[in-house]
Amino acid sequence: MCRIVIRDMDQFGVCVVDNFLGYKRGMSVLDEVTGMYTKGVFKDGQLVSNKVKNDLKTIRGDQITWIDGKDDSCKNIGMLISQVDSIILRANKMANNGKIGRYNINGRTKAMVACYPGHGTHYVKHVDNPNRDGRCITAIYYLNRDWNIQQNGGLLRIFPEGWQDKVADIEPFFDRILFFWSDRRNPHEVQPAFKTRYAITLWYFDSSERQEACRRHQVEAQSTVSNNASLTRGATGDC
Ligand SMILES: Cc1cc(NC(=O)CCC(=O)O)nc(C)c1Br
Ligand SMILES: [Fe+3]
Repeated sequence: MCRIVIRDMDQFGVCVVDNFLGYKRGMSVLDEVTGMYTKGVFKDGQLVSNKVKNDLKTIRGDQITWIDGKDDSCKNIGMLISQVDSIILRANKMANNGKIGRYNINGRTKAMVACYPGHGTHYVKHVDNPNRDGRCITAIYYLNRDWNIQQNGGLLRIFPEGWQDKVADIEPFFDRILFFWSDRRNPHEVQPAFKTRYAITLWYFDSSERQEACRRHQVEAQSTVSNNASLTRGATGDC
């Protein structure tokens, strides 16, 4: 499995793996997430950037919550996280001299559980890590059973740099996991979704880029009030 991830990330910068956990374990994660949603744990998605038109609502319709997967109420999300960790860390060791791409991965954010309520909510085209905040790989696990793109929308479209005008269209199918480089190589958008759409995202840190970002962050924090609108809470991890 992690050979596939290394090969696809080296070749395309994007990798899709289906049947990642298998039906039973996939369903245990979905049940945990839908349980959280009905309990109203999710809050309105935060802004990704602050250059918005006067109507802030149009920027993103997803609702999110951050989970570390350690407590008992989300032990299945915790199981998913440890599965992804082991793939990434094995790939990190196995790739050429212990690096996947040019990265040495030594940490990650918490898991961000996102839900698009499905009233035509979308996510504007963006880059996850445009300014070297340390995040190098985005991993997204999808939980949507019987998803039909024509009726339900919610396609993730990636515009990989260097693919000319070709795009990567990813359907958010149940038990599918997607990896892609988090930086400017992979601008992406979520097209309007017309059915509740769940995804769990993890961002993995490259040790040196992260260290550099934290150093810069401390300098900034000393000189000005640090404007963390551009860095989503939880994605920053702890510097
Ligand atoms: C909070 C946050 C969410 C996302 N999500 C997606 O790009 C959607 C992926 C999908 O659900 O297919 N991206 C960023 C840069 C931030 Br920050
Ligand atoms: Fe994104």
